Amino acid sequence: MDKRVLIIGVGLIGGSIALAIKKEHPGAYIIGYDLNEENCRLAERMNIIDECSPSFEKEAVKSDLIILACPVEEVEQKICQLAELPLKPEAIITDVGSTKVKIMEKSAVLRKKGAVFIGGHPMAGSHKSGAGSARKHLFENAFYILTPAKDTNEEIVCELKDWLKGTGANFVIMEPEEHDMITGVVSHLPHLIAAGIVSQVEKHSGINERVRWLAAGGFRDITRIASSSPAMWGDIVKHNQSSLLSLIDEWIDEMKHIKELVQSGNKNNIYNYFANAKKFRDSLPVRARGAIDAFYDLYVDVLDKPGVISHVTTILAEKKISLTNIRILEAREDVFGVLRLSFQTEEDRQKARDCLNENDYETYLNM
Ligand SMILES: NC(=O)C1=CN([C@@H]2O[C@H](COP(=O)(O)OP(=O)(O)OC[C@H]3O[C@@H](n4cnc5c(N)ncnc54)[C@H](O)[C@@H]3O)[C@@H](O)[C@H]2O)C=CC1
Ligand SMILES: O=C(O)C(=O)Cc1ccc(O)cc1
Repeated sequence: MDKRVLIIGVGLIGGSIALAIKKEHPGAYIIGYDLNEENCRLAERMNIIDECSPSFEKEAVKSDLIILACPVEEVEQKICQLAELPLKPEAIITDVGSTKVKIMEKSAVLRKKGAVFIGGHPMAGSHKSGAGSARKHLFENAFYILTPAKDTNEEIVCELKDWLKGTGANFVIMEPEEHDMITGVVSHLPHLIAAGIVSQVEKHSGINERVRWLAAGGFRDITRIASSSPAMWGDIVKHNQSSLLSLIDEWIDEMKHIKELVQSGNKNNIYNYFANAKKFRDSLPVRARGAIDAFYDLYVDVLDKPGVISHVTTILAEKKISLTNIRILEAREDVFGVLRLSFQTEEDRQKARDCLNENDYETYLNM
């Protein structure tokens, strides 16, 4: 008999996981449940899930795999609710939440009842949300962290990996504490800093409206993640409070050091600070994709004149490169606009970049 999968929270991540499961397990019947019914119906219409259910309780007791893909505080709540239900004894329950310590602690209630809970966190995503943004390639080559409890049978972990193999991700087993410290430093703290920078610019834009016009380029690059879901990030910050508090103290020390450098006016030391940051950043692996370029977007500077979009799309069509999306972003100056082209794969993006460059278009991977 075909297996049943229940996804609780059919947003960007839940929807992308559903698509990845369907790819490798076409016989699986995927049911979605979402507090936002409209979002769930959209997922059904887009064939991301087979069916949208109004009751997760009714579905959970029949499911072989249950994936909690809602914000992390809701994950905790759902774990408690699932623990009250007569789940199938062989069912696997997992989550995709960005924090792991509190979720693994909470999951003890499920394990006490004999159920299997394996924590999970696919380390890729985007600032976009909702089922409409789901992509089956979202997690390709990304790390997918699993945090099984100490007494979880290795065969069951392999079973979960098999369910998730369509993600194309690389699975890594980790302790929840190590997970929260690492994601704190590479993801959660940068998120707070991005929001902080935006907040500072907003204050300045209240004083001088030209600040808004000039907030482009590098500012947009390092603050893209500030456009993510505030509900999701509010939960993450609350969950990872203790790691974040110590990381914020370290960050304040780092800023003090930067202030001293600026105050000293010592060109050599300032140069070394930047050079060291560049050296480390340039050494970071690009093949093991992080979250940043999850949608294979390519930005193209275009002259703001009629016919330019059809020129770009004709160049791509001639090379048989499929576009998944095209959008005109705000004009940079009077004469320039920026097109954002989205592709299904890294290969398509690179091919597009090469042929656009050959046609004298300036392209960028980030904006
Ligand atoms: N956005 C990202 O890039 C990544 C997010 N995550 C984690 O994945 C989880 C989901 O995030 P996204 O898919 O980005 O958010 P999303 O906002 O796209 O989707 C979350 C969905 O959960 C639903 N939901 C909220 N509370 C619910 C509840 N009690 N019961 C049922 N549905 C509920 C919402 O209506 C929404 O449709 C979060 O825990 C987040 O920490 C993990 C990796 C990357
Ligand atoms: O948009 C981005 O680049 C992200 O950082 C996405 C992201 C958000 C939360 C995670 O737990 C993992 C990845």
